[in-house]
Amino acid sequence: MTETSAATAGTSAELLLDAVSKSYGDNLAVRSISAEVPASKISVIVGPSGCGKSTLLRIISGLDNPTSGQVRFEGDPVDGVPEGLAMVFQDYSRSLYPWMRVDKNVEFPIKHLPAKERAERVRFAIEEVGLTHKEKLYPWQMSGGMQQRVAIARALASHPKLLLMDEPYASVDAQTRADLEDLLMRIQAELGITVLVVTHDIDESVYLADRIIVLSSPPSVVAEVIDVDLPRPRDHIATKTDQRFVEIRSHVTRLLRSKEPAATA
Ligand SMILES: Nc1ncnc2c1ncn2[C@@H]1O[C@H](COP(=O)(O)OP(=O)(O)OP(=O)(O)O)[C@@H](O)[C@H]1O
Repeated sequence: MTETSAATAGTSAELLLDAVSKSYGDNLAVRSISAEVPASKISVIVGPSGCGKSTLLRIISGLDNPTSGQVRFEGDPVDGVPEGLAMVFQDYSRSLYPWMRVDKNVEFPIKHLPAKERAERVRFAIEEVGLTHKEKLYPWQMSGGMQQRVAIARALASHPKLLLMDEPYASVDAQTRADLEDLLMRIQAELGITVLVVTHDIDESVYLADRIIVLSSPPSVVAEVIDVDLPRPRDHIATKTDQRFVEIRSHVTRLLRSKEPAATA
């Protein structure tokens, strides 16, 4: 494990959070968050409930503005939803259209493209998530895990450079969650996408991440940035019994349980 100090400007980070703060009235939700999300890696934001993880994702995706500070994506300030960004949410039942079959749901965000390219992207994305031959089902005919695969396929169809995922597996059972974690790592390795996942699950953060950004309790700051040096490909049994995994998980757990105020980044 390498502990990295919070972000400094002028690096090759895909995404840069520079002293991002957000207040809702008198409620200071996040306080001066600085961090780098490296290109073509999986980064995970982990933190206790209410520490501002979803708030940060909304700011990163351009759906909300910081009260102060700045987000830069590929060097440019984010002031609206950037080109090349896709999002997957926890609640697949609300992100998929129940009246559309799988292929139409996946195609929806790329409707502006020519028909041939659309068809090719839909086919590829559905194959990537292992749903070939399920194209003509409706979401309500599928399990929760399958629906979340559809949501991931829809994100992939837009050929994102940056994939943001907000608690993507919080609504599925443990086995499905494990399968979807492996699916994400395989896709990321194949396509080289930059992925940023928000979770409150410590095991998941260590298992998935090249980099973990640990947030403190509110008003949140970056408690620590941890570069995870576990080898890839990872495996639920071998990786999770690796002494390094256990060490990093314990370290993150201690950080999240600490009542000490974290140093301002
Ligand atoms: N639109 C909003 N208006 C007012 N306050 C908000 C809004 N969104 C978030 N907050 C407040 O900001 C703080 C952080 O909320 P946020 O949902 O970002 O945390 P979180 O870490 O994602 O929480 P959880 O893990 O429980 O989902 C909370 O105090 C919340 O009440």
